[in-house]
Amino acid sequence: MKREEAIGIVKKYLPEKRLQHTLRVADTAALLADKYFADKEKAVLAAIFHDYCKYRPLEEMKRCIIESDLPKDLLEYHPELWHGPVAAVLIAREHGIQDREIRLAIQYHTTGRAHMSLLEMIVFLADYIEPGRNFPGVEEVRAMAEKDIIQACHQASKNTIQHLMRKGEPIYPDTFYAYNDLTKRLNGGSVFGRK
Ligand SMILES: Nc1ncnc2c1ncn2[C@@H]1O[C@H](COP(=O)(O)OP(=O)(O)O)[C@@H](O)[C@H]1O
Repeated sequence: MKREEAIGIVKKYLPEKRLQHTLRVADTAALLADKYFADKEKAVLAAIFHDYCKYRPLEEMKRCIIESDLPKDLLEYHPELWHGPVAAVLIAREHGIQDREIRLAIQYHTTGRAHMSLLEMIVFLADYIEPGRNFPGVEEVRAMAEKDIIQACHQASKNTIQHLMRKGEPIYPDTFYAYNDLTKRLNGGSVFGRK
């Protein structure tokens, strides 16, 4: 599927502000794909669909989680976390997008997870640093994204965990697994710090 066709689809589901965010995520994902030699077409397509289900009725998302292979523990956490996993299922069902890499990048764009692929890291990071974002710490992650995608994703997952802890909110464990895995990758595979 080409960029314009994908935008035409998501347009119907997203308010103008969210569409503009989506287009900035797609542009950021394209830049990161170039920088890190990833498949740019896949990165852009995953970015365009990353918030495809952001405004689906909660009941529909809940049913999708129950009836699909998605992890059921999502239902014990904030519904804000449902739209990525649900989109990974519904883009296949509703638009025939079966590509596993694209679907995983969409599924984990909010939380991250252990052993993220390059494409998954690109969409996770693009959503975090697109130029419209201006929360504390984003500049530091943007600078890291220029040099080292692992370090940038590590910092983003760390920031998200700290942010949620400060607010006293529950944290879906995949973000901890992302943080731990990226810490190991930065330390050359060791759990005990840099060798
Ligand atoms: N592991 C987690 N547990 C709970 N909430 C999380 C987790 N990771 C991210 N969030 C929160 O989920 C919300 C949605 O994030 P995100 O999907 O990145 O936004 P967007 O839909 O704009 O792309 C944010 O408020 C973020 O802090």
